[in-house]
Amino acid sequence: MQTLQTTSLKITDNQLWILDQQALPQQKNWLSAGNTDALVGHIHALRVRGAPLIGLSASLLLALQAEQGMSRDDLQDSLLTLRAARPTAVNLMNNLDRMQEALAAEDYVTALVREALRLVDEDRQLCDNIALAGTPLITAGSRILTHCNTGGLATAGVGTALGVITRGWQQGKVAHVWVGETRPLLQGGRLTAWELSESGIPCQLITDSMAAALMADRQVDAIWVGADRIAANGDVANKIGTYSLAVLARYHEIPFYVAAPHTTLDRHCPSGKDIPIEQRAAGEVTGVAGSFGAVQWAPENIRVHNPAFDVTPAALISGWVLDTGLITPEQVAEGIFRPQTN
Ligand SMILES: CSC[C@H]1O[C@H](OP(=O)(O)O)[C@H](O)[C@@H]1O
Repeated sequence: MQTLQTTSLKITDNQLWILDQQALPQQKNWLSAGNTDALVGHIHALRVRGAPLIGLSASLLLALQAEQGMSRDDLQDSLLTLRAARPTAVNLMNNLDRMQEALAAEDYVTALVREALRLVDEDRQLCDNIALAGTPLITAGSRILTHCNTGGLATAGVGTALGVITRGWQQGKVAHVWVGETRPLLQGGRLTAWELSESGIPCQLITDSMAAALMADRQVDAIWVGADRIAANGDVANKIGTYSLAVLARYHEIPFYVAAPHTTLDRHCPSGKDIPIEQRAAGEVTGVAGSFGAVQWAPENIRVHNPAFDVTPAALISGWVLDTGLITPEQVAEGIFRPQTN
């Protein structure tokens, strides 16, 4: 397969490499994702993370495995194993549905490689189109709060919500970005803070608990977040903490936008109640672990609740900014996200 490079994925010498997002920003370690179990391990540990990127990494590995002579049956097993790596972000399932179709082709090797590369190119273009749709919604001088990480690290392109913010800054419309650190895995404090700093975009890091006071002090003009799955009624699953920001935004009358590619839509998921929410290990909450080692602050054997995502009801969302354009609450209420009846 041709060499390929995104911010956090690359293919060289027919090998898939991933940028370890758990080690960033202190260390920029490229790790091999040479087989199904290795990639599943990287995805589950969030060394590979971000709804679009998870789907792209799985698709690229399958294509490489096909090129390297893996049998159709073993490719099918690999696809099913990859599909179960994380349950919430629907991009993984949607991408692998496309790869499943390619696997059915007579020349499935060519079909898998072609589809995996198409998905990467498509995601790059979707990110650009999301930014095109989103930047007109940014008023000049905006101070924008964002949560988790939705930049180039999480996609094949400029990002989703952070792509809108980045392009809005390039257009001179973003005055400041408030970066929610995003406990427990700190995607905001580590990854978004790094991406914005690298871009020279003015920002300040805050703890998640500081967001309410900033809004009360009228320091936030808009909130932009990503999505892991958008249900047919417009409910959105996103990183834990998103729902509380949406409630605060409504109370403080601050616009709350969700930015995502259409590949994050799940038209067959009736509502947020039907979205599977990934439950994660206690150790992520009782302490912290990274390339520096590990520290635990909570008592031994304390019981922990650690859902990786929450659901924001459509009623709290000002707009869904997709690659196809801005979708309004009225359009969602009319069923624009429901299954298309031809
Ligand atoms: C464009 S990434 C979308 C989404 O994925 C992140 O979750 P995770 O870091 O667990 O992969 C976060 O919810 C982002 O908003």
